[in-house]
Amino acid sequence: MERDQAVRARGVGKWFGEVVALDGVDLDVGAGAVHGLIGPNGAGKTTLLGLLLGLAVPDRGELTVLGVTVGRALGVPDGVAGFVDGPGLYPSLSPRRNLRALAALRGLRPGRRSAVEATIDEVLDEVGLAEVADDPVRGFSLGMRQRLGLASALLTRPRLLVLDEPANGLDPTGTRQVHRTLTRLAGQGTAVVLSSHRMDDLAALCSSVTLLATGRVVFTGPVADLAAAHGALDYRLRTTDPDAARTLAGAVRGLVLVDDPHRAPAPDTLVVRAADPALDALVRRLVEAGIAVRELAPVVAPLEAAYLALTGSSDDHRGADHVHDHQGRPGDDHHGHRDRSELLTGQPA
Ligand SMILES: Nc1ncnc2c1ncn2[C@@H]1O[C@H](COP(=O)(O)OP(=O)(O)OP(=O)(O)O)[C@@H](O)[C@H]1O
Repeated sequence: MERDQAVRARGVGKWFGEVVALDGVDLDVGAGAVHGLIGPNGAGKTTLLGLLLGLAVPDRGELTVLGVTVGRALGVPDGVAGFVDGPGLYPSLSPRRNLRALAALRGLRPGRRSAVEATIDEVLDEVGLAEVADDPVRGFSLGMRQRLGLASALLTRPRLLVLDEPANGLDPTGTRQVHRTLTRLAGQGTAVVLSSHRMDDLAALCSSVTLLATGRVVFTGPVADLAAAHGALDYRLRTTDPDAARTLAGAVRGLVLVDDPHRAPAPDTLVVRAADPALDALVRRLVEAGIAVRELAPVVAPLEAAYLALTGSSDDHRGADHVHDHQGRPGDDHHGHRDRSELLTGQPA
């Protein structure tokens, strides 16, 4: 394992009775990376995060966290902090007293009281809760609890931060604040592994992602590679002359006009299905014909389109290798998944 690698998983399996939650998962996260876990409900994201936090141990495979191989004993590895299934908080206590209790549990208190108090002030300020530091947590919104959960995780200045859906319940201001915090930490060398169902969040925050489906890795790599994994997308095209645009579009090789009234919300808008080269050709022709382009935008964002295609949840499954909707079992071969993973990452996932 390289010195600056925070997580290395090879062939990790985890099952609960008959249910296979993780099946042969490989994962690499470097220091300073923000790595997103995505996948449909039940894909195994929380289970994997739980293994990183030492809440459970793998039934199969190898897992190394911050250079230490995870054995059979439970327990948060040194330098790791975070939460799954929402942060654990004492509702009757204020954020400040929650953090004091946590600091005491983590052995931060003796002889260093003022330093601990300063750190508590710092992390509360970091997540934007300084003004409500002494109010009871009971009255807090979901987003405020999430932010307090992040503050708790920051208390020990972790080298690996593990967060299960940290953006859950956050308003746009809270989301930006959390993004800023995580980006700053990553800049200082902290590795962050988080799960999210929000593609916009992932695109804005993560350097790399792993897409899980029924416990298996369907894609792993840079976010841009996932977004590019889906060649032809549907684009909304709004011009000053839709009839002429339609005629020109019909003559471009590699471009398909999609006549779906549900996808063309206005009379001046066409929907075309194409990859970049055909789109470039269309725009050139429009400009040469004196037609102005008012909008050219994907109907579904590229990252979301790739996700839908790879998990087999796209409406039309265009370009997708369908991911079988069944629980994997150790020993199943799942050739469909493997082939797709090899295609996308250049190596078996
Ligand atoms: N403690 C448990 N006991 C039994 N089954 C479990 C347990 N924890 C997880 N599972 C099962 O393991 C699978 C993976 O669950 P997991 O919570 O990791 O998925 P997830 O990707 O986090 O889903 P979501 O997006 O809904 O949070 C599911 O089939 C789930 O029902």
